[in-house]
Amino acid sequence: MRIRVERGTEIDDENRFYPIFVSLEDRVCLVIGGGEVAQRKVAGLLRFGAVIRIVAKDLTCRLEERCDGTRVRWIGRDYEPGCLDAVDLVFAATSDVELNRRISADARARKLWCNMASDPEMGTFIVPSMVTRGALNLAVSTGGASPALAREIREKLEKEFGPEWGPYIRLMGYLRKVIQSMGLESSENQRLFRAIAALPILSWIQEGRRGEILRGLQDVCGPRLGIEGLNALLDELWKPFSSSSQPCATPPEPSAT
Ligand SMILES: C[C@@]1(CC(=O)O)C2=NC(=C\c3[nH]c(c(CCC(=O)O)c3CC(=O)O)Cc3[nH]c(c(CC(=O)O)c3CCC(=O)O)/C=C3\N/C(=C\2)[C@@H](CCC(=O)O)[C@]3(C)CC(=O)O)/[C@H]1CCC(=O)O
Ligand SMILES: NC(=O)c1ccc[n+]([C@@H]2O[C@H](COP(=O)([O-])OP(=O)(O)OC[C@H]3O[C@@H](n4cnc5c(N)ncnc54)[C@H](O)[C@@H]3O)[C@@H](O)[C@H]2O)c1
Repeated sequence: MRIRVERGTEIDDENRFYPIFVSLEDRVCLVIGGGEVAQRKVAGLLRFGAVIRIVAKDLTCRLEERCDGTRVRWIGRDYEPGCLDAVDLVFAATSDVELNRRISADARARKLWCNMASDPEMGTFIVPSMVTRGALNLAVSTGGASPALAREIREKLEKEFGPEWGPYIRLMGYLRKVIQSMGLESSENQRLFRAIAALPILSWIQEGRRGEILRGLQDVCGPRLGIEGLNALLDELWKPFSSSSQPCATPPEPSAT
C-alpha cells in the first residue's frame, strides 16, 4: 500500500479508482478513435444501452457496421473541444497519445469523466474486466497495473461462476420480493433470507433438481410461499437448461404442484 496524506486525509495511491456500477442507459458516450480498442469499448457500452458518438480518422470494419446513424453515429474525423458538448462520458482511444492527453485535459476542464486508453493514470476512470451472469456483475481491475492479469482473473471467475448463476440470482431476487410483500416483521424476513441463502439451491439448479428447489423453499417458507408464481418463474428459468448448451446432470423434473 502506498499512502499519501493530503489535507489530513490518507489516500491510497496504489488503489485510486473507486468502484461503482452506473447506469448508462441513453447516456451519450463520446469515443475518440476507431481502432481495436474503441471497437471493444463500443461493444461493451452498447450492452448497457449507451448512445455512442464516434470521432476518428477511420473506423474498423466492425465499428463501421455498428454505425446505424442513431444509437451509434460517426460524427466526424477531427477532434475539437466542441465535440464534448452535451456528452456524459468520454473515451480517448486514439493512437495519437498527444491528442488523447489534450482530450483528457479538455474533459477535466469541463468536469467530464474521461477514460484514457493510453496513459490511464491521466484519465478519471478505467474500464474493468467483467463477468456477467444475469444481474450478477463481477468486475475486476488491477488499477491499470496489468490488464492482461485482469483478463486472466476474469477467465478464472468465468469458470467458477458458471451460467447457472444467472437463474440462481433471478430466483433469489424473486424470493426476496415475495417475502418482502408478506408483511412480516423485518427480523422474520431476515431469518427467511438467511435460511434460503443456506439452501444448496445452486447445486439443485446445476443438477436439474427442480422438485428439490420447490420442496426446500416450502420447508423454509411454509404455505405462505405462493407455489404458482414460483412454478411460473421456474418454468422460465428452466428453459435454457433444457437446451443442450447448458450443464444439466439429470433431466429437469416435471413441475411439482
Ligand atoms: C479489462 C479491459 C476492459 C476493456 O478494455 O474493455 C481493459 N483492457 C483489456 C485488455 C487488454 N488491454 C491490453 C492488453 C494487452 C496486454 C497488456 O498490455 O497487458 C489486454 C489483454 C488482452 O486483450 O489480452 C493493453 C493495454 N491496456 C491498457 C494499456 C495502456 C497502458 O497501460 O498504458 C495497454 C497497453 C497498450 C500498449 O501496448 O501500449 C489500459 C487499460 N486497459 C484497461 C482495461 C484499463 C485497466 C484495467 C485494469 O484495471 O486492469 C486501462 C488502464 C484503461 C482502460 O482501457 O479503461 C480489457 C480486458 C478484457 C477481457 O476481459 O478480456
Ligand atoms: N486500453 C486498452 O485496453 C488498450 C489496449 C491496447 C492498446 N491501447 C492503446 O490505445 C490506443 C489505441 O489503440 P488501438 O489498438 O485501438 O489503435 P489503432 O491503431 O487500431 O486505432 C487508432 C485509431 O485512432 C484514430 N486516430 C489516430 N489519430 C487520430 C486523430 N488525430 N484524430 C482522430 N482519430 C485519430 C485512427 O483513425 C484509428 O481509428 C493506443 O494508444 C494503444 O497504445 C489501449
